Amino acid sequence: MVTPEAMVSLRNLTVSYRQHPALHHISGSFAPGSLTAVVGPNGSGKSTLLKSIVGLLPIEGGALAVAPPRERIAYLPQMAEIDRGFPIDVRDCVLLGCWGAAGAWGAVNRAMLTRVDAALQAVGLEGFERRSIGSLSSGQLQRVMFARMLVQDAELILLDEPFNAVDARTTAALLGLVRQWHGQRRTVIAVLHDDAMVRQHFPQTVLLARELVGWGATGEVLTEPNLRRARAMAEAWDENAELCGTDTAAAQEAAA
Ligand SMILES: Nc1ncnc2c1ncn2[C@@H]1O[C@H](COP(=O)(O)OP(=O)(O)OP(=O)(O)O)[C@@H](O)[C@H]1O
Repeated sequence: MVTPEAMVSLRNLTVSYRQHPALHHISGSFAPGSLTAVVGPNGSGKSTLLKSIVGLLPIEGGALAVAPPRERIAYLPQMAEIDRGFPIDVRDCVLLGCWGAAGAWGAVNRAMLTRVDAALQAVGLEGFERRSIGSLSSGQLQRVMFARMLVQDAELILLDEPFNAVDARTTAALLGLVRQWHGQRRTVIAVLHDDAMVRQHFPQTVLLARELVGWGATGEVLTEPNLRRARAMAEAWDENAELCGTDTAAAQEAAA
């Protein structure tokens, strides 16, 4: 399956933590230039999906194909996972977005610094260059992370709950950047909890409850019956469920 024209393709994807599946038999694809929300109840595998795409988790079964190389993928983890104690200032943090262009030992050039300044201006953080990231509010830190993605110039952008703990004004500003990326034909996948925002701004939706409940046009996926079904599936899920027979057989076959 893994269709050549897809930015990301999943075929029967299963991902587990210590043999307990967090994503179970998911199939579908993200088209280049698509703007997709990933929604579902708590614990339904949304973050696991993004981490799998970015290569942070091994896959248990099925196939996952990601078209761009790692340096063309921008990944924004949940804010709680960002180490705010790391001793780095705003400018250097944004400059890290250039690592794909500079390489591990590459020198920082003037063009990169100009891009960093332009990105900080775009997110409304001029004057914050020398502030340590630990001294920022949640909304300011999220603006820094978006500035970093602006300089990264990624083809595929993965955002995990990007508007959590962010006020309405900052959310509107950052949503503007998401729309800009979409206009530039970048592929954006965002984990979100706000159904109204998804309906208004995200044309495509993936609805998860560890298994796939729906994937397609937002108006067709975010229906009341689908949302009820996702809630019921999440409530009925056994946290300690083992892999199903098909997965176990496939894993044994792969190991043989
Ligand atoms: N590192 C881990 N070790 C063990 N289990 C994990 C780990 N990370 C996630 N899980 C489990 O995998 C399941 C899916 O988690 P995931 O974080 O992907 O859900 P989510 O839909 O993003 O949830 P939320 O909306 O609460 O952020 C949950 O049952 C969770 O407890």
